[in-house]
Amino acid sequence: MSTPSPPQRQQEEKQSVSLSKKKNQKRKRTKHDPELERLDSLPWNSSLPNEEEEDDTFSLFIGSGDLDGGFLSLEEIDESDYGLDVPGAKKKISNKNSKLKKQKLEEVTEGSREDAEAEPEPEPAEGMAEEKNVKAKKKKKKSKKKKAKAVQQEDESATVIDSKDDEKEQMLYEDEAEAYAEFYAWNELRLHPLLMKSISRLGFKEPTPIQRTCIPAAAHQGKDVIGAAETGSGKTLAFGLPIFQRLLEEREKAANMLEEKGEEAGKYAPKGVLRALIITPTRELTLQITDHLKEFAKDINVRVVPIVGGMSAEKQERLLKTRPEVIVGTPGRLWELMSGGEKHLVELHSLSFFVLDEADRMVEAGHFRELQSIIEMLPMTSGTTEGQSQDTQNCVTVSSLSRKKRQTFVFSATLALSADFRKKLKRGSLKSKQSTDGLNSIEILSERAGMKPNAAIVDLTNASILAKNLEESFIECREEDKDAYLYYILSIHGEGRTIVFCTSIAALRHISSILRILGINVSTLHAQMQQRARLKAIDRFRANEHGILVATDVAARGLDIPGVRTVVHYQLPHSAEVYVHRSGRTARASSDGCSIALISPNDSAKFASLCKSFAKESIKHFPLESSYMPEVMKRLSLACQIDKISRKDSQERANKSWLERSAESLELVVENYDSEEERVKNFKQKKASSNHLKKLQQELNGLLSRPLRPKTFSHRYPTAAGVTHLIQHQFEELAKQNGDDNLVLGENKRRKMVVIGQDCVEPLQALRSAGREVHMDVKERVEKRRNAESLRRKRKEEKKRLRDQRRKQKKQSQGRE
Ligand SMILES: Nc1ncnc2c1ncn2[C@@H]1O[C@H](COP(=O)(O)OP(=O)(O)OP(=O)(O)O)[C@@H](O)[C@H]1O
Repeated sequence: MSTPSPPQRQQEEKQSVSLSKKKNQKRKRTKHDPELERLDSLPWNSSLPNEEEEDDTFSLFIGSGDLDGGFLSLEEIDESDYGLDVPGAKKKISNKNSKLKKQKLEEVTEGSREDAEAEPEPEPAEGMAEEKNVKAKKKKKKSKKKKAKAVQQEDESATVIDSKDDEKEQMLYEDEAEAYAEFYAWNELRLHPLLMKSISRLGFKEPTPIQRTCIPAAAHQGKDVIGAAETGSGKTLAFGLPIFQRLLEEREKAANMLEEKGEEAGKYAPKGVLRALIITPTRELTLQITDHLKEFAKDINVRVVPIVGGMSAEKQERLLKTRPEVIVGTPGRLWELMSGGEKHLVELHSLSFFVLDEADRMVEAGHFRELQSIIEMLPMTSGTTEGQSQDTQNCVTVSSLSRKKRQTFVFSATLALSADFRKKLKRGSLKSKQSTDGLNSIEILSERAGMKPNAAIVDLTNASILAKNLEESFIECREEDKDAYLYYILSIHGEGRTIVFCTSIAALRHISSILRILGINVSTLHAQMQQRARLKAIDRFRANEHGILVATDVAARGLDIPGVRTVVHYQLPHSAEVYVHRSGRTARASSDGCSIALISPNDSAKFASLCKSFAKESIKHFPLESSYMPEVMKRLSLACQIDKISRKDSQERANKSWLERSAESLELVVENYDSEEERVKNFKQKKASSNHLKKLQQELNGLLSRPLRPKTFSHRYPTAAGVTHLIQHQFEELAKQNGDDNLVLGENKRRKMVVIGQDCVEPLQALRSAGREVHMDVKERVEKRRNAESLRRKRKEEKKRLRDQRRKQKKQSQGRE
């Protein structure tokens, strides 16, 4: 072996010193990496006010937006890595390009340096060795030159490409900057670039107030949140975005750490564990939230899966096998699976988010027990933290990060917390309570779910519990005339989607049958329907721009169907809360809409107190064109008769087939004991009834084939209401043409051709243009109702008295005879 020459030795020494330095640095990083320590020992809410000093009263608590543990600041994220150039990112991109160029160059130089520093080959015989050395030197020089040339060429071409790229980039940047400029309102929320990409894809120009308030607290301060805001205010994303933000940040943090430590990815970012469990009260809401979140998850590769009753076991199994990070479900089915030991659902050690949506509904009878059981299965969020962080001090895995603090989000459209809620949370005094009553149980649930005393309480319902863009109105009518007014609304103002709410399934069946007879195609939705049928009904409604859904209060909450223009309260709901939720199916997000309540004398006191509970002093009368009513009544009367006969027939058929089926199952023969005479009589009756039905149907068809006209119909003023869309379109075209002609003819002539109904097709337009404000005086209304009732009673008594008197007189006269 040859001993290295002094300069070689010096070089080797230098190398070994730098190597050991590197090793030491690496060791140091592994042992005392301040970043790891920071992540492990993060006080999640360090930026929060001192708990002792904290105001205990029920208060709006909005995060300051400070960055806190485990969360990446946007500076740490390079938007260009996500194919997304947000404004201001330009510099970074070109910096990155020059860095890449530099890196390439360095690689090549490094290569030639390596060549130069390569260990000498074993020395051959002297003469040959010299020759070889010269050859080798020449070769090295050549390769150096070649490489340098290549670098130069590459550099030159890179400069050409770069300048072209720069131009393109500049153009792209300008385009995108312009595109994203529309979304600048989101900047303050410092969301991950991929989430911004989804936001711009969905065209959400700005965060809604609840999103603006909740996201900083939940996503950047890691706080728990109790949030309440009007219906349709975007609560789903208020909790959805913080979930995605944290998952993305953790994923990136883990990847960065992996890069530094050079270890296997799976160890640090375990895949296929449940990270977020979102619980909602209804199947529809579950599916809707899943769809909404999936839209966002498209760009970020996070699996969101629904778990609801009514779903086939195979499908459910298949969905759970994908081991989704986010599960949205109803308490019943979730608990069924959890108590059955479903693997993905019971491995909750990595659960980072527990969300209760529509929490007020959740605590209603039927859900509370299952929810409580689910909550009991959740791992503790405090106490275990320290131990775990010690165990994992040298190995910060995503699961250990997430274990550190599970965030709890409780959202609702209506919320009433006791003034000392924070105090109760701090004392843990709610733990022992067994209450399942009303609103307080939201507090109990929140506490049991691990809600921390420093949770951000964001209550935006104080100002207005109902959506700002919602116009409310009512129609006063007799109970028996409700059908007629409903038909009037749907046929005269049947533009846009409408939901008609009833409180009972019987009423739902009645009106849907009548409306169908009247040629109005409606979908129905109620709790007794099978899940498949429910989903179909929603899909059908969603697919029709002018669809009509007749529903009970199962559809009152959460159902998010765009373009619902009108909500009709055919029957008033039992509580103000349900009224809020029902009305909230329209005027969602930034759109507007209107609600119409059909108020019978029996409803008036209830309606007045409803208005009182929303501090409404006045409400608009929905404008009615009474000249339509005779025609409406005529059609309705025919429809009711047809409905009655059809119902009777189908009832008889059902009874008969039941009898036959039962007999068949018992292997009996049903004998007909009716006499010939009776049978003939029955036959005749049936025939007469069927003929009558046909006649009624014909008459109705005749009426329906014509547009619904006011009694004072003039052919100069054709109505557009009740006509087919084709005719309506023709009317519109005609009106437009006429308008254009009239423009030429002059202002005065333009009003000659009027398409009645066209100007107020939408109830909202009609309401805005002709709605009459009515002062709501609860006392006055109650008094009025009392007077009306006593008058009715007196009349009844008077009638009875007169009847008795007549009877008496009759008897007396008979006795005399
Ligand atoms: N920032 C936004 N800009 C525009 N539209 C939005 C925004 N955020 C959410 N939306 C849309 O608003 C609609 C209502 O949102 P969401 O269902 O989350 O409301 P909600 O408050 O949960 O309503 P509810 O209490 O009735 O369940 C959805 O269609 C959603 O896509």
